[in-house]
Amino acid sequence: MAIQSDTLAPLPDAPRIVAPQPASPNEESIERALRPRALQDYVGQQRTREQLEIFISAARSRQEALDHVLLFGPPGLGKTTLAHIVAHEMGAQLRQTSGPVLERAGDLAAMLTNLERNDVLFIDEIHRLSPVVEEILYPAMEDFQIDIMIGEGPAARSVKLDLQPFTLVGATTRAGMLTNPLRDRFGIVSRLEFYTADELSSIVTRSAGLLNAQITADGAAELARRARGTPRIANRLLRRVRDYAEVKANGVIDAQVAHAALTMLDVDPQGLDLMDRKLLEAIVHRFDGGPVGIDSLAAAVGEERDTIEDVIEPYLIQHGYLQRTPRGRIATQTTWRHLGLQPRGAAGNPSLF
Ligand SMILES: Nc1ncnc2c1ncn2[C@@H]1O[C@H](COP(=O)(O)OP(=O)(O)OP(=O)(O)O)[C@@H](O)[C@H]1O
Ligand SMILES: [Mg+2]
Repeated sequence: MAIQSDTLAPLPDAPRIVAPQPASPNEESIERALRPRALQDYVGQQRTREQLEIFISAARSRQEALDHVLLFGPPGLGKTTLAHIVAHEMGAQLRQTSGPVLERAGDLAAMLTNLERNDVLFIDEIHRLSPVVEEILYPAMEDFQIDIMIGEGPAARSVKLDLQPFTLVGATTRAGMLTNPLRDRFGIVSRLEFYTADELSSIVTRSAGLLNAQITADGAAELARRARGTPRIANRLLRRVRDYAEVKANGVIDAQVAHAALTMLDVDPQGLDLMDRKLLEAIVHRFDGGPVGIDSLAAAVGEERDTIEDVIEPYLIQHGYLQRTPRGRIATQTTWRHLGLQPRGAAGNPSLF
């Protein structure tokens, strides 16, 4: 497969190679192929894995449905993957839907009444359920029952229906947006964490095996370092670097090939891309390191304010490149150094470092 030369200069609206969201439906189907199916192949997230191992094996030996599971954490860390694994480990079927898709109470009622004993119902983006749909979920989760209205007007009456025992697995990137009554009904609540470079290395190595790509340990480590703690990004970088290795090298991804390919893709050794650097450079060069208000910054780099706040900033803040203060954004000393500059204080004084 050839590398397109236009990857050298990304189009303004080209999806970012380090975006944590899936880039396209095509990528989603590749992801499905790379998903581990068993809990023991799920790398990292040790606490979550240990908990699930115990609860799943207990539920299985009692032949009961597993308690409801809430998974939260940033995009691309493996929530959907884990939902599938739960069903697989329980030897149950997985039924999948999502908050925004369930528009009417009847949509959810239909899914619930079709569940078989101990099935897993996976609701993605569960923070986006409408209140009427959520109401149906409460008794369903608690007592495996739903109340549905039959008929209209004065003749309408409410009927209770029994459901098969089931496990609800809910996933959300925004745990804070869940209502308390909903959150309280989950017996198992797990927060997924960003992955370490070592964990990402083993994910990349495993994926390379599945994709029939040859990768050295150094090559995997190089990719892992730049993947922003996120398996989805690691797998995406792997696919692009594999193309490069096939065309420009002998097909083997070693550290050098990985480095050359990622440099071509403008992903630097810390995993920052052009957009990240543009933002950091604007703060340093145009606002003397800050503080600068988000709106001025948005105007300076020509991005929507929301894009900056939701997509670009979180990783930069988390990794100490940027501080968000009431007076505005400030570039940290890490940023100055990253851009090859002598760190300076926000006021423009030469620092002691
Ligand atoms: N622990 C893991 N071990 C191996 N591969 C993983 C792991 N977690 C995630 N992946 C891989 O990363 C990709 C993205 O994972 P997944 O779709 O489960 O993320 P998500 O948390 O559901 O993201 P979103 O919030 O966008 O729905 C999948 O292809 C999966 O193979
Ligand atoms: Mg998902």
